[in-house]
Amino acid sequence: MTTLSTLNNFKKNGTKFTCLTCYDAMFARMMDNAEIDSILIGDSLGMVVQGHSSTVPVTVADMAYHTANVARSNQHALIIADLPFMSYSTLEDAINNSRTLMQAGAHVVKLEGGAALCNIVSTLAKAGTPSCVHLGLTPQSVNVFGGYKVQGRAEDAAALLLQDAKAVAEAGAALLVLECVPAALAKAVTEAVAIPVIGIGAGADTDGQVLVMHDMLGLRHGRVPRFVHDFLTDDNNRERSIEGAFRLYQEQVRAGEFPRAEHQFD
Ligand SMILES: Nc1nc(=O)c2c([nH]1)NC[C@@H]1CN(c3ccc(C(=O)N[C@@H](CCC(=O)O)C(=O)O)cc3)CN21
Ligand SMILES: CC(C)C(=O)C(=O)O
Ligand SMILES: [Mg+2]
Repeated sequence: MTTLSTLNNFKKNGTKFTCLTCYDAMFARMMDNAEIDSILIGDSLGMVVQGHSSTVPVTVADMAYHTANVARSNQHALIIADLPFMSYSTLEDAINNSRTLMQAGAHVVKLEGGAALCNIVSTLAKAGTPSCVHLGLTPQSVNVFGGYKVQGRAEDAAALLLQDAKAVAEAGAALLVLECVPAALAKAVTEAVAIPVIGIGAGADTDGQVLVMHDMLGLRHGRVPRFVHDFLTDDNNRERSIEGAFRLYQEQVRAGEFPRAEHQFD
């Protein structure tokens, strides 16, 4: 079984680890067989499962339902569940909604934001709930950003992100997710904090990698982000099994073969 201490050891030893989003039992079982290190019940389910155009409509009840479905069918992975949009705006909401997700089967809850989360992060840690703080492109703030764009490119924005990372780690965050930030910034953050850092569109130097499951199976309509790779279909256009795609992802991340330069932002 993968625990937070497993991931901490991975970081210490330089062993790269995997995370995939997962929303249901059948895929959770296949990820178990493929020994995917960690699973994220992402609020991206609002887009890939529910058909919304952002993650904003997702509720705590939705997240708890999918977390329970996944947790029942996977023994190997560390299970991380997203706290959805505005479900942790007050300390009281953060506590109550984290309880719901932890009792649904999560091992860690994930929140989007920076240093402003420090009080919530430390309160949860004291209450027995480890947290993962998501920095960079935080999709719940799409209406603030005005789109899904690379973050932390300007010098001041990069410095602020590094400060946020250090502050939440200091407050007791167990993990970080860095989404769509320049690879050099992700490397600096990963070296600056003792906790494991999971990247998506953040280059090869983070401790772990995460992708939305549907994306890495080539299931995406419209524009495909730069960081996505289809692990189901090979160069000769032949498809492997879904479990085979999960295994290939696990192998390539462990071996440092994914992500490549073409998947990262400068
Ligand atoms: N299927 C899916 N995959 C995801 O990775 C994902 C979701 N849904 N939903 C929630 C968020 C939204 N995400 C996104 C969506 C689009 C881009 C995108 O188009 N990125 C551009 C960068 C544009 C720029 O240069 O600023 C790219 O080229 O990759 C990135 C992340 C990541 N998350
Ligand atoms: C893209 C990942 C990191 C996420 O937060 C999600 O799938 O909701
Ligand atoms: Mg999310």
